[in-house]
Amino acid sequence: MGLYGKNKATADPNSPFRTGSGARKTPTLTGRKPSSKSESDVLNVSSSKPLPSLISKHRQKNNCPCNESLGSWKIDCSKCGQFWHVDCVGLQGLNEKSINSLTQYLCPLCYVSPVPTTETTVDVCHICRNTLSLQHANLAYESSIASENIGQFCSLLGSLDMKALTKNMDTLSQFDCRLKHLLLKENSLVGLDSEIRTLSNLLADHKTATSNNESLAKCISELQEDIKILQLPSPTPTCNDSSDRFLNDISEKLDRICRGEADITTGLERLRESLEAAQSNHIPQPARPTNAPSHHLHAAPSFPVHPTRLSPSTEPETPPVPHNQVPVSDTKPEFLEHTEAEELKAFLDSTTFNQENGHSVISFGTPYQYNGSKSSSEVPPFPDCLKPFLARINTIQAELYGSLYSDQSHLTAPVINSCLINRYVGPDSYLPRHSDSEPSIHPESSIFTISLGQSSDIKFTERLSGTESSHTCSDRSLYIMSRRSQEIFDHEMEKGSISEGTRYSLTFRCVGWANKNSTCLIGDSNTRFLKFGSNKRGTFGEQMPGQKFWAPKIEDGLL
Ligand SMILES: O=C(O)CCC(=O)C(=O)O
Ligand SMILES: [Fe+2]
Repeated sequence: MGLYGKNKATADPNSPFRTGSGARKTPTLTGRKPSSKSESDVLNVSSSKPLPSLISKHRQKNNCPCNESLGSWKIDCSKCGQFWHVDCVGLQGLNEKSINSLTQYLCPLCYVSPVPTTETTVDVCHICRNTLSLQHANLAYESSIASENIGQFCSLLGSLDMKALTKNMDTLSQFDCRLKHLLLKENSLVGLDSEIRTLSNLLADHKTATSNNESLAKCISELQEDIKILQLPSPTPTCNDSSDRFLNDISEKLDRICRGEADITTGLERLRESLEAAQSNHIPQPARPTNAPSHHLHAAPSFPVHPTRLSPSTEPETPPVPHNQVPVSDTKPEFLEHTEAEELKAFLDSTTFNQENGHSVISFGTPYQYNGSKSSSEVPPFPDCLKPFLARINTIQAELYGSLYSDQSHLTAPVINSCLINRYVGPDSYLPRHSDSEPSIHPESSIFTISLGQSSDIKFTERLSGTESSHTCSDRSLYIMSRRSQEIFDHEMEKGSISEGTRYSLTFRCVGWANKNSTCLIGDSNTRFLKFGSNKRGTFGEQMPGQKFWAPKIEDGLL
């Protein structure tokens, strides 16, 4: 680990700070500290530069994917070696000391989130994902509000990523978030002020479009007043009571703006209607009063708007969030040979199971803790008769993982280490609706279930849309679910699905994962360089963009 002159580490293949592939390595810091505040882009969390491409095959590892030569430090990923500007990955708060004290840094491409997301197939850490998506939403939002005439504005509406926008609108609460970041640094209030000015102009420009703009504009002008005070040369905002008071005060005002968001959206919706009407040569409908409920908002698939923020509870159901997950990612109908199945059945028939809700269970290997589990944490090791299946499943797991990271052969697949067996007897048996979403299951591992005995249907329900589907679990078959799908679908075995006789399901998982590969920055949370939390005004906490997120404990020796 070291500090380098600009690009030296990247240019020198013999750099002592680069280790061979697969070796554990500490992040390298490269680049130069911005020489003056004005030159620095470090604090500009609302930067509207385009997002770095996360998936381009042609990325050069020495260059940040943004392809810009910003005057900020670069840090390389301990896993893939890609260099990133600290600005680009949401690490603006880090200084030279804190970066040098990290033992590991995992970049947005390699970070495995403890909470898988429905939003992206690329693993992007929460901090990075939020930074990037905020920038993305801001870009769309800012370009829309910056446009000079209504026609231009309308045409921009069509190209807006409304999902991102509504998700982050929130855009308005971002101001709050940004403000908190900005408050903690001098010289950065100007950016916020100009954004608020822009928003204010938008509201003024479109005064006729919404009736409630006045109150919004009032909130904003109050805010501007606050900002003016904060911009006074002295004292610099620091961690003291008065800046806290300011913060809370401003937060409240921003909350009020957020509550007025529906009015802005109604205005946007009316503009969209006018545009559509103009495009199809229809005469525009007379304007609806702004405070009328916008029921038809959800009827326009090209303009999805999150209803929970925009409409009363009588509105239609939440539109489903697009995702690429399926409940069952693969099946192997004859995974077990007949003789294997017979032997396994004999073993299970003679094993004592523990009764749980609607079925009974037994576990082997690493204990798997789940809601409703009545088993003790004492779990026997894998019996010999299960080991061949465990080995076969681990082969499949390694193949699946290998295909995901085909260009990174040094990476090792998560190892399946736990098996939970359910016994269902007769039509009264069932398995309550649930998903295997415990954070203890490795997020990049799959979940493998062997079915034995009486065939039955397992039912899946997509949580957001309520869409149901089922999969028939026939004797000797294997079905595979991705860990990520567990964030989207619930599954259950309904009463009556076992018509008669006994069914066993043997579910294999990789459990015990405790923040492995999931911490973006590792090694310094307890040192004096990195501090978390708003009260101490640490280098993390409110100063950092993105959200704070829950993470399991960091254990020594896991990395
Ligand atoms: O019996 C099955 O196929 C499903 C088992 C299951 O979902 C579980 O054990 O979590
Ligand atoms: Fe399950």
